[in-house]
Amino acid sequence: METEELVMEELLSVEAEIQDVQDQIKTLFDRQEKLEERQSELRALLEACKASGSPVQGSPSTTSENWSGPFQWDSEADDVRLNVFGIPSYRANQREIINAVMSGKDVLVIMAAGGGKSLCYQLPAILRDGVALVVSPLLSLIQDQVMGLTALGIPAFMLTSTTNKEVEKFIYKALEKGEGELKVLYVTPEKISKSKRFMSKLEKCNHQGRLSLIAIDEAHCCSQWGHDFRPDYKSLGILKTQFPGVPIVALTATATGKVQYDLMEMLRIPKCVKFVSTVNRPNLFYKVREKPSVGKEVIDEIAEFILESYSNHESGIVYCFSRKECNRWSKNKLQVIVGTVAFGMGINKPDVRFVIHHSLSKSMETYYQESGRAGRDGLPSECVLFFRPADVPRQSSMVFYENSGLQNLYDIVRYCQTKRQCRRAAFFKHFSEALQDCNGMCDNCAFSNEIIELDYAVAIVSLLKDVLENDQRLTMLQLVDKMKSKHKQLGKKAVKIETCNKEKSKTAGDVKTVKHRLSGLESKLDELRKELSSNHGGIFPHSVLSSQQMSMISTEKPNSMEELEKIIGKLKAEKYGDRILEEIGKFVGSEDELPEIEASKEEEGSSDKRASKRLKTRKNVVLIDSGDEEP
Ligand SMILES: Nc1ncnc2c1ncn2[C@@H]1O[C@H](COP(=O)(O)OP(=O)(O)OP(=O)(O)O)[C@@H](O)[C@H]1O
Ligand SMILES: [Mg+2]
Repeated sequence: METEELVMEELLSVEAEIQDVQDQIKTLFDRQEKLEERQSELRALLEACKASGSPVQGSPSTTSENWSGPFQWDSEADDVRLNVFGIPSYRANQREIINAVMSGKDVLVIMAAGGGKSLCYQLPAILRDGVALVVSPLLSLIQDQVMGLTALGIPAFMLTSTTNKEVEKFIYKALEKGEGELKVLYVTPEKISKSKRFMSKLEKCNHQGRLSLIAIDEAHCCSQWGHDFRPDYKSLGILKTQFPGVPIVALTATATGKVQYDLMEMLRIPKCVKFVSTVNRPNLFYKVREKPSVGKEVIDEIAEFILESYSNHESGIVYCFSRKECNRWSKNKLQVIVGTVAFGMGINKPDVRFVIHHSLSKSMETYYQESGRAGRDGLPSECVLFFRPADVPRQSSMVFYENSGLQNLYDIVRYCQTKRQCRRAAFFKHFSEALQDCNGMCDNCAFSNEIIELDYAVAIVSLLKDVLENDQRLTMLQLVDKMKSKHKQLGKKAVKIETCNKEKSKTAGDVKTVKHRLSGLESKLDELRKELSSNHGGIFPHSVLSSQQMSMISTEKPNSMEELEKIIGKLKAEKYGDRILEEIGKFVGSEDELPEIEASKEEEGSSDKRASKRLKTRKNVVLIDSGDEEP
């Protein structure tokens, strides 16, 4: 009997040791996998460096040529920028990229979402003689772009499965004979890979020297390493072979070294000039909120957050599981769109004021992209992630078989769990970029957290003891939940585990100003742009006036056409100027023009009551229809 006990004891100890060894092996495997991935990334980067002859994180100042000018087209470019596009000044890198394209170079543009990549090929398309070909992956993106350009009076067309015969005929004639006005032609990659007829027309157009440039938008779709790989993008290499003299500009919001290398190879542009902009989105406020364990409470909290913080119909996205009513949202008829993670690349709406994640993303990269749909117009916007540890196992089972899936997941879990580290710093680290100041634009930088140590090991051991004594069996999720309630009990017993948020002295004020509340005049202009957009063939309201333009108008209150032109350019001033000036005239000196401070004070005081009232009365808020059953 004694022997049996001894054997049993040793067996248990051996088994424990085996488990321990297995854990170590797994850790080492994970580490090996991570290192191998980094190794291939570095190799690819090195190759890309050698091939392009330009620095990896090259900014124009570090490339050998100075692309900021002066160039002979400077004044014409400035004129088109302001008077056609209504854009008062360039954003970072835009001028340089435009100059490189205008100089006939192949160019690779890596610029964050909303950075203004479209202008980098649309402006040269107007300045250069002939037709610019733009390849874009999604019909919805193409339609938005064509509609936007048409609203600016630029002859833009698309050749896709939805194009009717008449328009197709017009396009083919324009390509073949140079008849009719055609400046920008959008196609899906399938047209290049599958339509011989189209390619032969393009050939003729080029033969007569009328193919001005080729833009490949969302160029990361070329690479299998990218997140939206599209097989038809792989055949786009034919464009450089067939039209070697035509500059290619490839644009994407994210591209790791590997993806960059891949797409330069696929597109056959090894000597391209590369412009890499920062991943920083200074106008986005990043925040992580503790997620209640009851599903309904999460939804209530999200609804409350939206109604309290965004009472002026500002648009937002809630990422979770449903996918409805996308079109009404784009036209400002719905305030909130609820989407699955598949909803993303097609979003072209610039004035998304908040992106809420009902659940954890699977990696930092995915979160960066999804949250990056907010604030593409450069105005302050919020990204809120609802996190609870119990969501982790569910995600980990989804990513388990992906390359470095777990590692990526743990990175974002760390992002969620830290109460000290700047959220923005986590992005810089992830994308291997030098740190930049957050300016109090994340919860951890805006608030100081008093963190008091809790001995988790003691808490877990005591919890497991309870479980054993009561002969209970627990799943991982139940264990996490129990741990959470234990956490609370220990708090009550005055073990110091509370964290308390205090606004950090200076930056605290910023948190309130982060929300871009529409001023009185902006609200009026917002109404006006909706009216004008539907009068002008149902174009997007932001094609009439962008949020930035509304904001500038409401600050500067121009009272003549000349002054207005300085903000929105000649073309828009001609089209909508009278109505805009009329609206400003009505507003100035009216009762509505009370100081904004008074108005906002009043609003703060009564926001709770109003929010709950609105919850019952508002119809255009889509309440979150989550298919996510809470465990
Ligand atoms: N220099 C500028 N000043 C002000 N607004 C600008 C400027 N350049 C572009 N914009 C505006 O910024 C918004 C986003 O531009 P755009 O759609 O080109 O972004 P993007 O870089 O292509 O982003 P994504 O990766 O999401 O497609 C648009 O509303 C555009 O009009
Ligand atoms: Mg774009």
